[in-house]
Amino acid sequence: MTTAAVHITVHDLIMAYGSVVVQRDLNFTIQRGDIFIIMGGSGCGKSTLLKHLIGLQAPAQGDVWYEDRNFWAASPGEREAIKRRIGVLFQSGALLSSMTLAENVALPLETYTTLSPAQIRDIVAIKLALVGLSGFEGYLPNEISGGMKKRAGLARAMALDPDILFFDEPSAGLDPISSRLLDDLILELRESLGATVVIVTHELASIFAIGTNSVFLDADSKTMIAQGGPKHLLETTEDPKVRTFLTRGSLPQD
Ligand SMILES: Nc1ncnc2c1ncn2[C@@H]1O[C@H](COP(=O)(O)OP(=O)(O)OP(=O)(O)O)[C@@H](O)[C@H]1O
Repeated sequence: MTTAAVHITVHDLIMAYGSVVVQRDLNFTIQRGDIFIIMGGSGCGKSTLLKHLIGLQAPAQGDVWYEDRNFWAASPGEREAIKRRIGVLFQSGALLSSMTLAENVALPLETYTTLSPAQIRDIVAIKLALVGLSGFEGYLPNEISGGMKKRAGLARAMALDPDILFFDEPSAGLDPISSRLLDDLILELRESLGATVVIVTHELASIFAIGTNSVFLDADSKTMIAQGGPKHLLETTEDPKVRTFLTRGSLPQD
């Protein structure tokens, strides 16, 4: 069902809350190394799709494959193993406010590994350095800026060396410069770690700057109405909704 380069396959997925269907007939693949954008208007089901991909919500119908493993049909043990390879950065950064940045990043390592405190300290230092926060180990979340919080959240999401990183609205609450810096960091990490990245966002600047592939969810028809590289979509789409979405605000420079 999958080839070597395919990381995630979504097959005939129907998502619902009780009897209310949010999206149906979702079919797409995410390649290893993609920066894959989930886009669409407000309330179309982007966050719900993210929850299906990271194992927080089960499909009403259909499948999510991680390479050749069917996530929702797998045993609890297999599912746990897949989840261990997933890093998630939620919108808020979700740092624990009473813990220092080092303690926040150490938490998944303490919870899921048997590493010694010294080993954990070393890994925490490496992860914070990767996101440009060396020297901030002892700071509390409320002592740093919004952009730094996102980066600290990213360091924590990377603590267990995931091979896929999910971001829910990473630019939310950031000024344009911090948002741009976060995009650069995502690109750098993709290069250096070889990770796959999946991002829910409607920030056009980010979509065009870093997206290599995408899916567009439509709230009215309750299904996907476009997929492909964002720049390619902008040049080729004949769907008025997709075009309106992609040309809203500033156009890409190239
Ligand atoms: N826990 C829930 N129970 C019932 N309905 C829900 C629940 N969460 C979301 N919904 C509904 O499902 C639909 C999709 O919501 P979702 O949050 O996935 O959309 P979204 O595209 O991420 O929206 P936004 O861009 O506004 O964040 C919406 O109509 C929402 O009201």
